[in-house]
Amino acid sequence: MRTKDMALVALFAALVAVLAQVAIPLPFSPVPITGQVLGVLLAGAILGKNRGTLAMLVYLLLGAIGLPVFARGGAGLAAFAGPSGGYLWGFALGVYVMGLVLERGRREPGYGRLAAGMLTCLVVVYVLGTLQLMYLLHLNLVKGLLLGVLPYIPLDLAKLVLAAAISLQARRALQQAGYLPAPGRGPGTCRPPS
Ligand SMILES: O=C(O)CCCC[C@@H]1SC[C@@H]2NC(=O)N[C@@H]21
Repeated sequence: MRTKDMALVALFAALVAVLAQVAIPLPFSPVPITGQVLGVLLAGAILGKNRGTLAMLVYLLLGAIGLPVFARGGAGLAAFAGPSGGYLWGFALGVYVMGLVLERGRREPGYGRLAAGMLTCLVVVYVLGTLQLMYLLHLNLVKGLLLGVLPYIPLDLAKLVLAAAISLQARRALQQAGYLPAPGRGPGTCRPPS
């Protein structure tokens, strides 16, 4: 892995850690609204499958060893087994699956494919997060969806729109700066968007 790749991976792991501190508690749920999703979507869209997933794994590792990088300064292995632990696992798997979606086309992803990849990522995050929440709080599916998914959808969709707009610009800038392969040089990036 090149130094530039490592710098990007570290940068996005740090970005998610910072955005995790932007947290709005919900009185009816142990899982807050957080800025993490914005960072997670940006990591997947800008870095792609391998580097994006690595950035998420580095982020999770930093939390696991005790750095307060999770929502509201959370840290430690216990966080993975807690009510929002499923979302944490979901960040890594979600970014990986988003990368698969983004790499499917032969062209540089445009808004449509970015949105599809990001929506897929969100679904993965919600599924893992809600399953763990249902298990820990003994919720049925309806209550799980009411507690684990519905309250987050509006702001997560706003984060998705913001992330799509930022990532298209950022990808171009990073390609020009040599941090990302130019269109046509990397997997799934054959031609610029039409
Ligand atoms: O403890 C953590 O650090 C994980 C918090 C997970 C918050 C989830 S991510 C999906 C959904 N959208 C939000 O804004 N909050 C929840």
